[in-house]
Amino acid sequence: MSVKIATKTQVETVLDKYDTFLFDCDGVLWLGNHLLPSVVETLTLLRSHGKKVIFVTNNSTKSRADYVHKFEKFGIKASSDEIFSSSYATAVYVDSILKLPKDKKVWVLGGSGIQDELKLVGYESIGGSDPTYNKELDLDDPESPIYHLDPQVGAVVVGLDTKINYFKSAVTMQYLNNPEIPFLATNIDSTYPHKGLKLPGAGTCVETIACASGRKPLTSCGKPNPSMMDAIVKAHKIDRSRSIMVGDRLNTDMKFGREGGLATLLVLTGIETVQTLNQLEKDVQPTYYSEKLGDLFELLQ
Ligand SMILES: O=C(O)[C@H](O)[C@H](O)COP(=O)(O)O
Ligand SMILES: [Mg+2]
Repeated sequence: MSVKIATKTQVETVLDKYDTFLFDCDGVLWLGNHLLPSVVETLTLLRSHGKKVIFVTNNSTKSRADYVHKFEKFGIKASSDEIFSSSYATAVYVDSILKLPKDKKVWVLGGSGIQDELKLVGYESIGGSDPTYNKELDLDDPESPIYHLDPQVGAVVVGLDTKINYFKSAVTMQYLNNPEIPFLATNIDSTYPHKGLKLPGAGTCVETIACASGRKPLTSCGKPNPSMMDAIVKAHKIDRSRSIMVGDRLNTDMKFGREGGLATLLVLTGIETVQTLNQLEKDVQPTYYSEKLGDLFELLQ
């Protein structure tokens, strides 16, 4: 049974037991441009207790550098090496696991974050945030990119694209008609939390393409992929038994933490509710839950 963090003593126990705190972002720290209550205070408190804080987000629309700016705007100090985004995880996968030759390009259905991270590891990408594709597919135009696929494309990456349309989906599908071209997903979240709303997540873009192409992604690079956890553990030399993953989603954040050997804390400011928590089998329940992350700070006062 998950323990609800509702007292000062429970917060003190959490502070005693864990040295490293991994934070999901959407639905834990913020909802879009709205910072959640007492988040800055909680992060400051953890840092003042000498805790290591790491941010792990499946939102691929931004690069790590974009996230540093977003944190800054909220008055939170975070460095690039403390941030692990699915955009970064995907670029690392293309480079280190897929070992795509550097003269190959990547077709992206997703945001500029993926393209920026790919560029940092040496890949040119096309599609993505290119405004050429923000219009209807014109099959009567012989110059349409749908008739002029780039022969240098060697991989397709699909992530959250808030400007997804038929044109981009159709071009993505043409590349995937070639079985030699690997299909990667940044992440598979079905929904995205935003101030009282649940919106379609990256998984819906991935499923659109999977349905049309009849192919499944080779892998999804973000949470709960254990490679992302291995990369974090290696980069920060963390002790899994003294680390805790804080998130708002069961099938990404909580699974990622639990299967990675970390304790888990579910917050109810994003996707999940007490009802979804109560439906869980005992062995997959988070270690703790709380109404919001900021309770860690507020309960200590
Ligand atoms: O659809 C997506 O990409 C996700 O819902 C979303 O952005 C997840 O971000 P996280 O909660 O991991 O910060
Ligand atoms: Mg989240």
